[in-house]
Amino acid sequence: MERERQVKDVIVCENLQKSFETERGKVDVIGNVNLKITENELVVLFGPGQCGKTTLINCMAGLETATAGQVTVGGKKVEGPGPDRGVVYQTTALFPWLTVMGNVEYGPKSQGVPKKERRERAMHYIKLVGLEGFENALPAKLSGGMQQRVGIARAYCNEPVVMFMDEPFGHLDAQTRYLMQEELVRIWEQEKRTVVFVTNNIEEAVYLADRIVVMTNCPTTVKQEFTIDLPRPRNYVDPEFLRLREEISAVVDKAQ
Ligand SMILES: Nc1ncnc2c1ncn2[C@@H]1O[C@H](COP(=O)(O)OP(=O)(O)OP(=O)(O)O)[C@@H](O)[C@H]1O
Repeated sequence: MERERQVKDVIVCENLQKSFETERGKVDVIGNVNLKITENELVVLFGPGQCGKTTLINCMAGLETATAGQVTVGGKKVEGPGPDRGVVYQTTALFPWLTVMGNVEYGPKSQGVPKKERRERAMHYIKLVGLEGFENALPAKLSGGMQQRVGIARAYCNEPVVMFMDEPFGHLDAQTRYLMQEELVRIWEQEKRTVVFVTNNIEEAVYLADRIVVMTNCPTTVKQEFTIDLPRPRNYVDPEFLRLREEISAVVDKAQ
């Protein structure tokens, strides 16, 4: 039976295309993407460097406008950024003059959520990401991993329908990166959200994903999809983990 599931498609890309006009002419970055992402799914977009992954999530987030086709989130056509879509970047653009609390509560504060309610909500997410006790710290006092935790709490605090994560652990040292992968899975399992995560790191992709979407080179399109059924927490040296890693890497190498 086709798609007999209780799940619903939260993000739907239909014949999505994106080109940029540059001084050297038109650059086609997204070829023709058709993709459905279901509620509470953790999808990893994986593909060659510069293939267009960031451009794709920017189109889904409403930070770029599609040249053709469309994206819907929660059934509504994406026509610009909105609080239903949170983004966590590689370098978390925290406000340096605001404390951890100030950064996390920023979204609800700008939407006029009363102080008591937004403080409680922010505190909940600060605890969720493991930063209890650091509410009054300024970002400069925090390590890179802790700053990314603030970025995740800030995105959660807007209570978005979907969260886009664009290589959020790309700048971290290897040990902190492993720790943050574990932490992201713990956070997401505790409070499920629909997550679209971009990475160039195959190990990170297999560790995190419910489904890996392998993209082709630019202009990018979907090359192949892999459902990752391994139980969590995953083990980087489990034979099945290593087999999937090999299999998917081989597809990316031929992802033209
Ligand atoms: N505003 C823009 N104007 C012109 N070209 C752009 C623009 N934004 C992105 N591009 C081009 O689109 C291509 C894909 O870029 P994008 O950052 O989306 O890829 P990526 O897969 O996320 O890259 P990386 O692997 O480095 O993270 C690049 O060649 C880039 O130069």
